[in-house]
Amino acid sequence: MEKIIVRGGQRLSGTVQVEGAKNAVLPVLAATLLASEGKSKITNVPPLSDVYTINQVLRHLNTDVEFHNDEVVVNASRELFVEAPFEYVRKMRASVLVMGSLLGRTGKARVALPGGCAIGSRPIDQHLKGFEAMGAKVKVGNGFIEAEVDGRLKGAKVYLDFPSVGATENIMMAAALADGTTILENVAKEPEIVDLANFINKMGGNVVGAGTGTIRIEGVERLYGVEHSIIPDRVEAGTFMVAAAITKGDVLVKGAIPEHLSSLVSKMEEMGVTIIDEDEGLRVIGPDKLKSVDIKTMPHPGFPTDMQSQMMALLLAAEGTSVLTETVFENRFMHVEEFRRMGADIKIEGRSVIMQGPTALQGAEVAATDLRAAAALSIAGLIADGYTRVTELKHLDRGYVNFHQKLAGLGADIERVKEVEENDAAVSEQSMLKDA
Ligand SMILES: CC(=O)N[C@H]1[C@@H](OP(=O)(O)OP(=O)(O)OC[C@H]2O[C@@H](n3ccc(=O)[nH]c3=O)[C@H](O)[C@@H]2O)O[C@H](CO)[C@@H](O)[C@@H]1O
Ligand SMILES: C=C(OP(=O)(O)O)C(=O)O
Repeated sequence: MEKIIVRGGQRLSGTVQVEGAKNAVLPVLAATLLASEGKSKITNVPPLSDVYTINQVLRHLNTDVEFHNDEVVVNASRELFVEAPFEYVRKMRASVLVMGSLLGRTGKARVALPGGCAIGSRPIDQHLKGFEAMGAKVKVGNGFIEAEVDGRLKGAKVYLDFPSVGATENIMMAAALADGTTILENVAKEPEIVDLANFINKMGGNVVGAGTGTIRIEGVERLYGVEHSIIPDRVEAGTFMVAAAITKGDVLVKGAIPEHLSSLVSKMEEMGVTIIDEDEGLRVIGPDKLKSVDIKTMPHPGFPTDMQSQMMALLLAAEGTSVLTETVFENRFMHVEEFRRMGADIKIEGRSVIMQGPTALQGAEVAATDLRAAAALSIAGLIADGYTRVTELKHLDRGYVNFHQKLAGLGADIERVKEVEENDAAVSEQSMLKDA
């Protein structure tokens, strides 16, 4: 088992480069299944465990997938198999995103039921509602969801009860090869939706309105492999912005796109953080004193739930009372218990947490409860007194590339060690204490 060990007290400075977005590359790779001719070349791909998992899913579906440097080349021109088994879906819920492409391309998809995860029950009823509206028969049984249509899916009007990111993407992929026009209403507006629509359009598809509340998809008969570069990861960018601010640092987050980060930028500015829009990205300068604010997570362009736990770390350092409300997932406060282990005074009231700051955080052993919590706890460790040890790093590796090296490059006192090396770290800590 590996853990991150971080010693608080260093001010971050310098430049950090943002990778391609996890939440854009996963649907785009799922959409490569739509191409029955030619190869898709996807660039700016981050080497995350989730990317390796989706590549495995694609290979299992009878495609050829090569991943070198930051490029994934997919050849999906052979006849596809249609089943995504539990071994993959269990590792990564986003495996369910192959369902729309498979259904559009072959008329059939069988995907293991994703089940819940640490942040909530996460049903996929809205995805299935879309497939059914397009004529698919959906059956759930024996741990699988099976969707099938006689011939081609038919374009339909679909209204989502909630602007679900995954449902918008899955239905958009299915509709790309459907017969006729699909009008999708109350859809998600995230930048990753726009990236997927751009990819489908390059492949020969006809998607209009991505990034707004209504998307219109004119189905085509065939799509072709093309080259596409993934947008920068706004959540990774936001994570480093928070790390810079909490340490009173001065960091240029290269690749951060201001329009993708407007809610975070506004809230951080309200807290007293200086954010400068530079040619290469966003420069973040932390103030001596952070001000408390209230935040509510919402679908884009609202404040992203994927930044909630990192923001919790920042609010703990702010003066006064802050209220942080989670409206997107019903159970995304598992990290609160871990922050409490670091001395945080946090009350949970329903879907909100109330924090009284500034908290003098203490280093402690804490477990990452999901990928963003892994980052948030490490960030809290940057200002905690003494050593913070963050375990369960399999979550971190789903969403961050070289996380500790990037922070170390900015001046953080941080390392990642295997359990066996922990003793050595403990010995050096002891000798440091003795020397002090
Ligand atoms: C791979 C990926 O892109 N993951 C992101 C995606 O997840 P994901 O696509 O799973 O998130 P959704 O937008 O679908 O889910 C949001 C909410 O809607 C609910 N829901 C969703 C679908 C459905 O059919 N029925 C239903 O009730 C979910 O349980 C959740 O409470 O968007 C989330 C919300 O921005 C982000 O936190 C995730 O990082
Ligand atoms: C919740 C997240 O991702 P996923 O939907 O892949 O679990 C996330 O990226 O924070």
